[in-house]
Amino acid sequence: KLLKCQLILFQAIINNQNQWDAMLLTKGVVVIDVYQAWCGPCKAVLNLFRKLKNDFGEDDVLHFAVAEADSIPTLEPFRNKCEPVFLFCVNGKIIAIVRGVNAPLISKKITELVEEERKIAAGQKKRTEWLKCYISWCLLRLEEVVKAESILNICDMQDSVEDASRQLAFFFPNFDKSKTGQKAEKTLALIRPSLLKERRSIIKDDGFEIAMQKEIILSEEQIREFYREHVNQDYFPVLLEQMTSGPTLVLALTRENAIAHWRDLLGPKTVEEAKKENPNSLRAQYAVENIPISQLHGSSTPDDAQKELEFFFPQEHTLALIKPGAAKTHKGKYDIMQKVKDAGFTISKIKEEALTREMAAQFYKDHTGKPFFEELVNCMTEGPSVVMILTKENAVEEWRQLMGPTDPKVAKETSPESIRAQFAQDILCNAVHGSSTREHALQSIECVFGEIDID
Ligand SMILES: Nc1ncnc2c1ncn2[C@@H]1O[C@H](COP(=O)(O)OP(=O)(O)OP(=O)(O)O)[C@@H](O)[C@H]1O
Repeated sequence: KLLKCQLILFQAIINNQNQWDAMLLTKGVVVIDVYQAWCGPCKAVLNLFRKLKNDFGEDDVLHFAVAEADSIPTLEPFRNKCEPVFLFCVNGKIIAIVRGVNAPLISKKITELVEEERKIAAGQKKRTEWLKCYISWCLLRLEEVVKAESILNICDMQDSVEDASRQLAFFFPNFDKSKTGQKAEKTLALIRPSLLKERRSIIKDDGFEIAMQKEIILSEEQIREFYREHVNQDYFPVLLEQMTSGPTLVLALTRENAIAHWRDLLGPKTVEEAKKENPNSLRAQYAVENIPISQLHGSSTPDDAQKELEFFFPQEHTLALIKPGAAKTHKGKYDIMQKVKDAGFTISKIKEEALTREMAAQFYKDHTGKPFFEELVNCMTEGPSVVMILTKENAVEEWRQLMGPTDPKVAKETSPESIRAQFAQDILCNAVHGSSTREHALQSIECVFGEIDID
């Protein structure tokens, strides 16, 4: 409540797009703390802001606001982020961004902007911010952080869009690609049993990365399901016999334009056509003698790729929790969430909540009666936890791997990159929790989030 009062006195509260648009009409500099509902505005900068407001308050050039990213469409790029973001708006244009509670940088930026505004007001300087705006928005769209400051400094010296574009191309080589929509794409590739027996390494160094792979023996039922559009074709019995004759290697391949590129490499559909029309194609090169069916598959369209990838690598949800000890500091919390993101998980739901003793006991019901049970429940209820639903293929298992072994001493030895190796205090307060099975995950998700439709 106290914090809320301070905010009302001191920082304008922006909760929707209309309020955001109204804020843009403010003259002078507005420093906006962009926050997400689950974590609330940043308290760590309040004293700094108050001091700066005192220092620069007299000509009404400096203003502060807090804006909730979740409810303002313009701030969409900042949702699901795990660190505070401060935007700097001058005369209705966002011209700079600082990510993280970097007090010296925030202070420097505010001082510079206020001084610049004063010089402009006194006729000592011309306004050059249109170019900064252009670059800043490019940065926001790219969600880039690191070089924002250097670019914004450099752009003071630029005087044309060409200069700015050159700088952008230098710092962000992918910028143009992202504009033309050429981002990484995934396709599904199958290497069928007869070829797999002979040769496993046919994925050449052709710019593909293997995002996921598994070797499985498909059942007749799975093959009928996967190839349901082919079951009435005369070649289907041979295909079925082939596909059930041993393990198949299933790959999710990524690169730009992966679908078309993989299909180009494969060549014509049948072995006969491939040998005749494109003898260098993979299907021609890796044809297996006396087997009319080609040994390689690739998805045909983006829709097919999505369905096929989903078939072999279904998305799974797990419940992950940053325990109170690790959720105590912004840094601990954000560093762990950064690792979650870097590992490719989607955070489908997130909230900060203190578990009740009943919830903690339910989570750990298998440990009831163990000597550490009481202490465990105490540790889990000593403050707010960050509770997340994580979504990824094989999420339950992969989150457990990312957490690492229960005891951080073991984790440091065997999985030094794991979260517990890096963030756990001891075996009891070991930073994170994760469901142990899919079934457990569903129960825990329901216990914390109620009956929800995650997708
Ligand atoms: N010997 C122990 N001494 C103290 N605490 C323990 C001990 N063993 C387990 N714990 C605590 O109980 C929790 C649950 O234990 P479990 O064996 O299920 O570990 P886990 O599956 O690696 O962790 P979690 O279930 O929290 O994801 C551990 O995370 C840890 O906090």
